Amino acid sequence: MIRTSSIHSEAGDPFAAILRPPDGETDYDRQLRLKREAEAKRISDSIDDELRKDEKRYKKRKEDVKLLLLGQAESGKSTLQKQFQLMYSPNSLEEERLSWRSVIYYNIARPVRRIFEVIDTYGDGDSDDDSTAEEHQEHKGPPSESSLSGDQVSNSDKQLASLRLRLSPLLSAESSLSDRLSGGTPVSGGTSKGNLFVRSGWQARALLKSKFRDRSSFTGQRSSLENAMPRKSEDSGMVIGEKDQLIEEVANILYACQDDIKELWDHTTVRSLRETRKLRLEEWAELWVILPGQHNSSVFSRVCPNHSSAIIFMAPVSAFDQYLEEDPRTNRIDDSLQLFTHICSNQLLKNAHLVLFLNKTDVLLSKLANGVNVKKYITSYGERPNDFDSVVNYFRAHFTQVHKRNNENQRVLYTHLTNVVDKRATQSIITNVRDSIFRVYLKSAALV
Ligand SMILES: Nc1nc2c(ncn2[C@@H]2O[C@H](COP(=O)(O)OP(=O)(O)OP(=O)(O)O)[C@@H](O)[C@H]2O)c(=O)[nH]1
Repeated sequence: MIRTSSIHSEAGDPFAAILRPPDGETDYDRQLRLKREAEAKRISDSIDDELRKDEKRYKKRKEDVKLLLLGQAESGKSTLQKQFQLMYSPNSLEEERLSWRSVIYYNIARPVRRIFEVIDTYGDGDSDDDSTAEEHQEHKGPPSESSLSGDQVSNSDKQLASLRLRLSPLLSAESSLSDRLSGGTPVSGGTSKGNLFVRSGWQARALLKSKFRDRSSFTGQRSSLENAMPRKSEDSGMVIGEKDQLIEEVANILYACQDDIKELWDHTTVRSLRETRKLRLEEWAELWVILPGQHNSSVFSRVCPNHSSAIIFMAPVSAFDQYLEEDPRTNRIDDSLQLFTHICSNQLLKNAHLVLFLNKTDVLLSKLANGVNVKKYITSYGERPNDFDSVVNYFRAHFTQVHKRNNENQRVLYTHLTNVVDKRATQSIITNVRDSIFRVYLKSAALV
């Protein structure tokens, strides 16, 4: 930028005239001018410094490798992502841990609501109403109130009414938690169990909300605790570790309600419903976290990777005896192969480094050890031996074939047999994958 010291002395320099001290400059004016010039130089130097840093950042960004984890549902993407986090960014897992409190609390509050819903259904005395299929699937008659005397029934009703009242804060909390986890999207039950389906990014959202201090607690009011805190504008960040008001309130409610929850669980009516298997709480407590569109080719048409991208495609080889929930005629291995075909042939991804994880090999091993026969599900497997090596080689050959048929760029396919639950083995594979990616880029850089 501007170099004041040398310019003064250079004859013919257009800046020299501008920067020359004015005629008759007093000592005081000279001091001011020198101060201004020093300040201008300081600013100029700091701009130069920023530009140099920007250049470095830009270069580094160009060297970064973007990694895409792709594969059908339940193939192990999230598990592998956790292994990456454990290896390269363990702090991010610690931050994420906080967000799991919402999930755990939701999984406690949700079944309480469901118990009351089922009680209401049977309380109507109409077993053929239009309540959920699951509740009626195994219904063999009304619960035991029918066998109780009138007094007992009214006592039981009173107890339940009182419990409902005492547990009402927890029921409100459940709605707030559900709101938070679904990002305000109404809960759309994928099944009659009423599971909450959460879009990807819920953890970030949960963290963000807690960071920006959730003003809308489930009571709908600012708590005294919150009122006592100085308000911050929405764009001011919050330090992690600052208390999440909603979560703290739910924790208090759960603590206060613990005996009522136990009482509800042990109540004659609820026990009877449990015994007749109408209340399968272990299923209701499940909260599912999904990546939207994971089974949709748009998931990869949205990404526009540059030359420095790598794809890890996860194919669960243990899934040979499973079928898609949304299409029970499609074998999951077959589905995985179709997805892999799309990825190999996708023009946007054609320059990405390609790595295939034949995952869940431990599950495959145990299925084979338990005598599950591959040819029963994959007829083309024929009379090949039903052992691990033969099965894995058979599946690997199919994936390799798909890759060969869709490989106009002559890229290499790196294949690994994985069990991504196994931390040590997976981390060694990750290192291996990282090295192979860098080898390829170094090679292509040398060629360029
Ligand atoms: N035994 C075993 N379990 C695995 C392996 N990989 C994943 N799992 C389990 O399989 C289930 C699904 O794994 P996720 O990592 O959630 O799969 P995902 O691909 O992210 O699933 P979606 O979110 O549905 O797309 C989890 O219960 C994992 O613990 C593996 O190699 N071996």
